[in-house]
Amino acid sequence: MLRWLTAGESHGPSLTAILEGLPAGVRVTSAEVADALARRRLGYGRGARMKFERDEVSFVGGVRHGVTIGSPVAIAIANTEWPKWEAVMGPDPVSEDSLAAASDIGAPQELARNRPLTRPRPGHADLVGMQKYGFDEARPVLERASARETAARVALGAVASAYLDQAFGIRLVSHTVAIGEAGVADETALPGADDVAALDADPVRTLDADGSAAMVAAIDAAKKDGDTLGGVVEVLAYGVPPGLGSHVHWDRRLDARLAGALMGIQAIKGVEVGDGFRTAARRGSRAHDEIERTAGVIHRASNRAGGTEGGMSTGEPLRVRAAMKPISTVPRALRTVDVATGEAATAIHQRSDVCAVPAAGVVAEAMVALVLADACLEKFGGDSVAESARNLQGYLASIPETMRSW
Ligand SMILES: Cc1cc2nc3c(=O)[nH]c(=O)nc-3n(C[C@H](O)[C@H](O)[C@H](O)COP(=O)(O)O)c2cc1C
Ligand SMILES: C=C(O[C@@H]1CC(C(=O)O)=C[C@@H](OP(=O)(O)O)[C@H]1O)C(=O)O
Repeated sequence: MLRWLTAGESHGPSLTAILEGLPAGVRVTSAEVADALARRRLGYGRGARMKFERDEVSFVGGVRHGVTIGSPVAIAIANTEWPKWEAVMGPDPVSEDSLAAASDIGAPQELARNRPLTRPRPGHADLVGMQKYGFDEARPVLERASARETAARVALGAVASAYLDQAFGIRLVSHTVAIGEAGVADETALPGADDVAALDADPVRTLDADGSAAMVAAIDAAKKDGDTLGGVVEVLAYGVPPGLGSHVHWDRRLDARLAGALMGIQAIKGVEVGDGFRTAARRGSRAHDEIERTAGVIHRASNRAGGTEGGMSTGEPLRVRAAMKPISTVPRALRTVDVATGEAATAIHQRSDVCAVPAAGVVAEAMVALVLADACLEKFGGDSVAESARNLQGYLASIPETMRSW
């Protein structure tokens, strides 16, 4: 069983991420994790903070000389903006005076740092978080609700991906399918696992040049109008063996676990496995994947199901989508109430992303990697990469020839 946890606030000293249960022998370096974090920062439409915030990553447990040793893998990602925020977000009690002194910063949005945030932003955790946790301002809520936390997940996902590749030959890729109403053409070929660099080189992380131009234009138009956009990302996993997850119980289903993990990303409001909602509009004769055996190998004539049947991986490429709502902090500020006075107000607006869909794709890829690594460990076990790999080979060899899809 693989467990993972993250801790840390958006403007705290650092994010901390822990991955427990990972076998020994996974080759991974902090430079590789830093590369994964750099991918998350790519993508057209992100805001000012991405320009000056750097992700300073280090392993603080579980890795020796570039190889995991079986103990919990712990990663720290320092927030380089921390010195500016120390008075506002420090763990020790502070006097009103030192808080007031911290206001001398300069940039307008920074001045709001030590003012009580009493105008909750629609679409954020602000209001309900204040109600639930007993705060009279939103700062303690928004700091953890912020998607800054996704940097920690991407770091963990990079480690999980290294395990998947080295033990089982599973490789992942993610791309942007739509931003607002602009999207990739239906006939666009799916990206392969080797297309990561090409995707990352595109402003919205897609292989469809026309789609990319349309999506960039949509972001430009929204920005010009003081508005924000959401969209849809897709994650593909290649080389997944059949039999991860199980049909026997709801919480063991691989599709359910993937959906939960994707829905657990900030601002994700819908998940599709395979053709998902599009399948609902089809007749059964056009909705399923017929099974054939050619040249001695079983395969499916199509992959509308997206690589799972009965809650188990089928051995076909895994394909899942996640729909992200538009960024909640809309520059053309939305209506709210100042909870200090009870009066109508407009929401606090600091700097913000116009669109973070391309980044969400990288986060979604990390979550899929973590779920697959957990499901692989459940099926194959192993305290080392070599043992996991042997167990996979033993399982595949046990499947009769007439049932083999490889
Ligand atoms: C990668 C990423 C970046 C985000 N950046 C912002 C942002 O700059 N401003 C903002 O208001 N919301 C941003 N969000 C979304 C908010 O975190 C999200 O809307 C908020 O958590 C409330 O959504 P929820 O109801 O799904 O939790 C981002 C989300 C992701 C995944
Ligand atoms: C810092 C990151 O994303 C942040 C996510 C975020 C939000 O509200 O979710 C709001 C913005 O932060 P700030 O309010 O400080 O400008 C983004 O920059 C990051 O992805 O590393």
